[in-house]
Amino acid sequence: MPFYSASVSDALAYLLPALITVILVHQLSRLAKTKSRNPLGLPLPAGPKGLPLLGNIHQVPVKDSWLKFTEWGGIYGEVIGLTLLGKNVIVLNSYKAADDLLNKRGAIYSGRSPAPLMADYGGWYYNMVFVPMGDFMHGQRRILNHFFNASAVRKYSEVLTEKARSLARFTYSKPERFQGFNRLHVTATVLKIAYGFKVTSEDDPIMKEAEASITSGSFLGTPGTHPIDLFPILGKLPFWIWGRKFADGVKAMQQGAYNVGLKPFRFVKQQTAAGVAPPSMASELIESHSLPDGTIKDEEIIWAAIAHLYFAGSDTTVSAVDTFALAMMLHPQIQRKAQQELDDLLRGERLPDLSDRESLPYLEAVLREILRWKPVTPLGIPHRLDQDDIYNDTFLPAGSMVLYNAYAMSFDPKQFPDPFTFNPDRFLTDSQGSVSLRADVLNPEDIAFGFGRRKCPGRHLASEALWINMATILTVFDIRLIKDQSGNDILPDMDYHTHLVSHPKPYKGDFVSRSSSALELLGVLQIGS
Ligand code: HEM
Repeated sequence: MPFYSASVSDALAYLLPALITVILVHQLSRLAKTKSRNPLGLPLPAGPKGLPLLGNIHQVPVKDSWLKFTEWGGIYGEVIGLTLLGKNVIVLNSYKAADDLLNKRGAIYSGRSPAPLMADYGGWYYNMVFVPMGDFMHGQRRILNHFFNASAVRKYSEVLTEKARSLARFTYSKPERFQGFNRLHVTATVLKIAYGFKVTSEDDPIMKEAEASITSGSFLGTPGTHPIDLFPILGKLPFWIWGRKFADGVKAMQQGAYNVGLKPFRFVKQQTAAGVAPPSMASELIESHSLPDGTIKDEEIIWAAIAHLYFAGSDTTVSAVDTFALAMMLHPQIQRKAQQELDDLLRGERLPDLSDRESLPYLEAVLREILRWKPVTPLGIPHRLDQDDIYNDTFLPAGSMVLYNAYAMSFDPKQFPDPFTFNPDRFLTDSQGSVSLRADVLNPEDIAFGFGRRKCPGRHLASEALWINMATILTVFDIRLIKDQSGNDILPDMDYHTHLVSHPKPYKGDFVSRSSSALELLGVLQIGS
């Protein structure tokens, strides 16, 4: 439970009658408007029957709601209609429905639902999770696409490879700390690309501050469900009416939004003015957008776009690399097959680099299976429908929140037979001994990175980062389960915890070096030692 619950209940004693009246009026006027916009009287998409006023809110579990949506998908179909406290919510349970609506009708399905508490009052208005269609969104996406499109990401190959090797070196020194080292290295990578920062330790104040910032809003529970989100005018009241902790939480959220947004950008601006800024996305944009009067053109769009590298790019990539480590320790035969493919190519003479990617179809299939098997964002990021629409003879009202159930799509047995089995071979075909990727099987990257005009602009960078980490770790180590004192395998807890991004609980693996030549290449063992 979010910690504001107790104080909320006090405040609600006063506010409840007013809230109920406002919900009622809101629902009646919504019903009247919807009727006039839907002259054919088409039904809304089918869904479970809810309660008056509350709608389905009591039926949607706080934990792992995608499982319930998947179950409802089996009853009501691939598109489900719900209402949550008067708000229309559409859940897309199949890839086909998401492709038809979010991709093919992207012009009207690419909004974001407002979340006034976090975005307006909490200072996170620049986060693309909340930015609606318009100039601010397009400006940020233009910058991110310029830096991270499929060919532009090649210029980051060196830093990605260097960081993957550093992760392997850290892991060699303390294998039991792989999970923490993974987070350190992914964060170090994105902060270097974004601002040119050098982060080398988990205790680095930048790491601590960035982590505190990213979790600063988690005390709110599900974004968009606080009474202030439903009735933004309530945010004008002093925050202490929701309790002291809540008021402090909002302050921390505002500080967090500044710490990972404007603050690092201002630092690089000073460095650039002093002529000491290391190369980075920030310094490049500051130089190219500086105007003769000393200001920076589109400054807010620029610092907002850069900030996404950390808070959209690190937690997500960390999750995928963790899933890779867990999948390998649980599936040693698959691990061996991927290592064999790498060994055949590298012959113990060198470590992998990103130019090897196309030559290793089995490893590519493992990467796809990792993104499918443990979706990083099981419900993606909600889209918003900006205009009324009709789909499969149902009426989809403008303003609906559109959730796509990436979990249901990833475990759809029609797309991926035997979906609960970790099986990279599902993506491969073998023709006379030559293995290649099947074109007729959906690539899970087309689910994992979202849809349409909001599709993840960092997907090429993320995919390259995941791949080079996988290839390097597999070349250097066997990843094994750790054992208890009696020699039995200790199985990791595979029940992930999810806020927006899904993560495994703390786990440990045994990373055993495979050969002295790999260690020599890594630089942790001197030749002859
Ligand atoms: C494995 C790693 C990653 C995964 C699984 C992932 C996944 C996603 C998903 C599902 C969305 C929502 C798409 C939608 O609304 O349809 C998204 C949006 C976004 N991602 Fe990623 N992402 C990853 C890494 C990155 C990286 C490295 C960056 C850095 C550039 C990044 C930047 C963004 C941004 C800025 C958005 C918001 C786009 C918008 O609203 O228009 N992501 N990502």
